[in-house]
Amino acid sequence: MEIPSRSLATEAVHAGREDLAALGLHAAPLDLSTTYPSYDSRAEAARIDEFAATGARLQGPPVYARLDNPTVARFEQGLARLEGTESAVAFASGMAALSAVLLVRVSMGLRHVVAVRPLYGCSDHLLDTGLLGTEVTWTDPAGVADAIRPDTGLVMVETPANPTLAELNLRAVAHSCGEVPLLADNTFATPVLQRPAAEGARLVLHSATKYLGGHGDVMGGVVACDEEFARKLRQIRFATGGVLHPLAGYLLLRGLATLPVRVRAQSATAAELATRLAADPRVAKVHYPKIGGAMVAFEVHGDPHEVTAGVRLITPAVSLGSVDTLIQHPGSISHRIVDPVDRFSGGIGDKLLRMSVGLEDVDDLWADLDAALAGSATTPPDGERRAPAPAGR
Ligand code: MET
Repeated sequence: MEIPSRSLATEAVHAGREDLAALGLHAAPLDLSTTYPSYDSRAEAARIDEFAATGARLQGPPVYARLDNPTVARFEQGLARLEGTESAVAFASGMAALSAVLLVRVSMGLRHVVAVRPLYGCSDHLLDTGLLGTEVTWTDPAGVADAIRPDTGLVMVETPANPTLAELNLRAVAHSCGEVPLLADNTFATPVLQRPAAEGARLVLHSATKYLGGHGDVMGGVVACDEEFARKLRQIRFATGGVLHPLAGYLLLRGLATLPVRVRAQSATAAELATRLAADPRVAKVHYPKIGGAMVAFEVHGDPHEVTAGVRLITPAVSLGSVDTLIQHPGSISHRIVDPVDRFSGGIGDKLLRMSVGLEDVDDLWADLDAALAGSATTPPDGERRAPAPAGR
């Protein structure tokens, strides 16, 4: 179906749902079938041959749910529209999505990856251990071009980065990549604040568990990209089985509709909390991205573990992007699996806390943070106050 160019807010509500009215439906249908009837085995053989050869979505019903699912496909179409890409391929989690990208490149004999720290802890771990047969070179954004080798299959960045909110210039990094695909993890910014494909990233990764779902009740991952790469991802997804459950696809499609209003409202509260934290003598440093967003990181003078133990309205829990506010200590949870030396050199110190700001009232959130900070026995070394530092690399 030819779709005219529409604003992000309109796409969020309508993309992936264009055919519903013609079907006589309002809400998207949820197809939980694992298999599909066919009385024509010869036709099925031809369709399977074609999928195996090309990775193009099957015409007609799926053969089996590991090849394709119509509800998941609606979410994929919606996300692709929001990210401004031809296609998107969804997976059981963000890590399954990243794994599929790496496997595509390894299967082409391109096993070297260039990556910029910090990344989400498990992304770092997957690359650093080479569990999938990859080899990583860690560098800074300025070193990307020099780190690329003939067998480099991927450059990976995350901006704003988990958990320090460090930002980089995607357009400049994409330029340094030349012909090598750039993968940008856009989980924190979402397409509401940043569209990496427009800056030159060939692959846009999301942990859909976070802002795309938005309610802390669905796990998924997705890669938005051109159709050529999407075909390879579908082949890997079929071969390795990391599919997104259709109910998760349904919930993620529903989540997309409110993504722009949630992200903008949560970002406004996060910016205000960042300002209040920066003016607080118990707080040593605040990290808040220039691009905005609903994530705030801050370092305390006192014991960060007392802050997570002391919150009552805010939930002390890993993950992010939900309608309620969460706080966690990256050194203990989200980035625990990263080698301590690499963790510290990536700016993830023991005093750092990461907060995902929800839709609660800003004064109620501040009252809870204020009480938790009071319990963390904090004393500024010199009483010096600073504005929130733009998160830099
Ligand atoms: C298993 S820990 C991390 C979950 C999530 N990716 C986060 O950064 O919070």
